[in-house]
Amino acid sequence: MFTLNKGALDALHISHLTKSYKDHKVIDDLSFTFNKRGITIIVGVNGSGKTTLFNLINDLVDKDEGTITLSSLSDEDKKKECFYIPSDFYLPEYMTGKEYVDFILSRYPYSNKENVNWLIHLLDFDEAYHKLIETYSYGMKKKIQIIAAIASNTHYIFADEVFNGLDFETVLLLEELFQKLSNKRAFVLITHEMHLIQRFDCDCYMMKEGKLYHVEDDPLKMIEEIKEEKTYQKKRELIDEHVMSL
Ligand SMILES: Nc1ncnc2c1ncn2[C@@H]1O[C@H](COP(=O)(O)OP(=O)(O)OP(=O)(O)O)[C@@H](O)[C@H]1O
Repeated sequence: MFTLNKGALDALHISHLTKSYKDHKVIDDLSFTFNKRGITIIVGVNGSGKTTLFNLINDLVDKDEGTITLSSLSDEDKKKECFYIPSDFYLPEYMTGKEYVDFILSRYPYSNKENVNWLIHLLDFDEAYHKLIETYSYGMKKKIQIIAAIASNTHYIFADEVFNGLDFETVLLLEELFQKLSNKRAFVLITHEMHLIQRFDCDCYMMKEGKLYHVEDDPLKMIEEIKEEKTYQKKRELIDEHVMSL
């Protein structure tokens, strides 16, 4: 049943995707192709629709219009090739890390349990792995999801603010791991950290007015672009106007 050769997968393609909450159009006739390999970074102001886009791709919310296709896979089979690490997540606190990873991997037919051991070691998780998730810190909860995501061996990994709450060493190691794995697989990362785009060999897009726009992958240029925007300048004036009275 799961014999599709990953090399034969087409890129994930979005066509005329639209999503509104009441009369607020969050995703507006968006057409986009997520590369089969490499790292794609999505930035954008709060509320611009980045998480909504990930929720739509991963079937967590219903779209109003449009299509999201991965080769000719059915929606069910598409899910087996996409792993989503949301920024807000619920983990079953009554399970140990090991029970959770075993459970998640059982749902991903291409998963590779043998990879779990070295990933645990990489993330200093040997001891914690057998403890209840209710005893985990925020960073440990992130780590267990990353272990599950990588070992699930899906072609696409979508991750929202994945490095938040992780220590420096872990972030550096994971950046290296993601970059190397991206020769074979695709990572799509939402971030608010501009300098992340400098640390990856990546394509960078900004979510704005319901669409994705290619942006400079140079954070300094991006900062300049933001500063040139009229709305930014107006807000700067607001600070100047009121700061003295604080
Ligand atoms: N369930 C919902 N019901 C109503 N409105 C929603 C819902 N989910 C999101 N929205 C609205 O959709 C817009 C986009 O939200 P979304 O969470 O996708 O933004 P975001 O770019 O991920 O923001 P942030 O950077 O703050 O995480 C916002 O205006 C938000 O209020």
